[in-house]
Amino acid sequence: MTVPTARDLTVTEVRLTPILVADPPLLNTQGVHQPYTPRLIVEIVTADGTTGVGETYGDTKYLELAHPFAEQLKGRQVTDVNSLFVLLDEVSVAASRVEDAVDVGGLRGVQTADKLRLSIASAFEVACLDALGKALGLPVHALLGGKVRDAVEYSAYLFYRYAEHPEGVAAEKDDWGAALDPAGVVAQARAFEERYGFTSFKLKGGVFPPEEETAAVRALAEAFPGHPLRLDPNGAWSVETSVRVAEEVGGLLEYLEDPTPGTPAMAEVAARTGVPLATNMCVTTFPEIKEAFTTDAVQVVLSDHHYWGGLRNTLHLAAVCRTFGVGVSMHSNTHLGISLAAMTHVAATVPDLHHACDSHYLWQSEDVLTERLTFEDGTVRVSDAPGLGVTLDHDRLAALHRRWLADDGALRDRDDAAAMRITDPAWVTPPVPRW
Ligand SMILES: O=C([O-])C(=O)C[C@H](O)[C@@H](O)C(=O)[O-]
Ligand SMILES: [Mg+2]
Repeated sequence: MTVPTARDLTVTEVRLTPILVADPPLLNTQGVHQPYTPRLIVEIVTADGTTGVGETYGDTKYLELAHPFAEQLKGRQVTDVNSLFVLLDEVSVAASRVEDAVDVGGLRGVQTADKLRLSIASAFEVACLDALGKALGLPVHALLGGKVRDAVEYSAYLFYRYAEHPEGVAAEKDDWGAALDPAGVVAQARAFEERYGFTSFKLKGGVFPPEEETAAVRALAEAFPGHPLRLDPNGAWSVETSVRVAEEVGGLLEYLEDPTPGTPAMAEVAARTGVPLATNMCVTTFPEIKEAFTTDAVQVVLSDHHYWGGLRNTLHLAAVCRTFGVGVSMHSNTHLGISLAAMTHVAATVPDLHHACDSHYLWQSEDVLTERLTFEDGTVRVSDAPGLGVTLDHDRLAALHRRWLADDGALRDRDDAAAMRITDPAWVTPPVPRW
């Protein structure tokens, strides 16, 4: 009889690969997406040759932390996921990285040293769970307690956008066309429905004056009667504007996302309207929860495993939300298939997930996987393969890394305002609230 030998899951190698991935000219309140955006791919290898992958933000401030952290990981077990967070405290963050109160790059609320660290830890956590799942022959969702659904619903992420990046700027092209008015937004939503079967729609707002964006919401409601709709101006409106918008189109919305900046202002809007408010800006860390929940400022928290510190922290957040009767769903920035797989695994395990999750994935024409993840009826199937169920394509990874190496630094830190200045040299990030 063969006695199974224990596998050696000591981390022996950690590879960090910064890449630049193509991004279309999507508009938000700060400007426009650059043609290429940075991401960091994390690979771990264990003594017995098991591998695991993770993905997170790739801007310089994240790379600075990822390198010392990767060194500390070597020699530890992939099962030691809790110790990641202890190790993390030992990685110092330069004060210059957090002196701005708000993370202007990502529209993701406050920027604290802890949040930066958590955004790194999350990629390592996902890589450890991927490796552990592969070693045990179990999917990541099983390591999180098991899936409660076989497919996770996402909403189509509609953006105002230009057809192309400015002439003369190196960029990849796509076939989505421009969307700069209600008809363009509806055409984009129709394409999302026809290509991928989406039934719920989120419009990224804060780009045009509120009247234009409420006109787009009305056009969507007419084109897709009864379908869940959301509008997210990333805090671009004052309390008065938010209340007015809520009165005008609130009845058409599943929720209004971050209409106004800061928890007290959100609480005021919530108190004066019956429209549920969602956030990925005023509740982005555990310390922010108390004020927001005790003042009824938000009714739905949009989690994001990247900056909340991983998949298990996402479950902890979901438990806190459940305790306070606050809904939970998922926020997204530009990301690739590793993160979509991670998001899908964790979303599959949250029993009370009552809103479709956000994902930018379909705006990314490039990936680092051998096979892209697919959407059917607006959902992603939950993989039962070991680990995340994805395979890294090392040639693609190397090609996207070469693009990062070739960049002179202009694109290595996401800057939507800088991208806007190419066509509008006077552009500065508008103050919030803007309207
Ligand atoms: O508030 C949100 O949903 C986001 O922050 C999502 C993204 O940052 C999005 O606005 C973007 O990338 O332009
Ligand atoms: Mg948002």
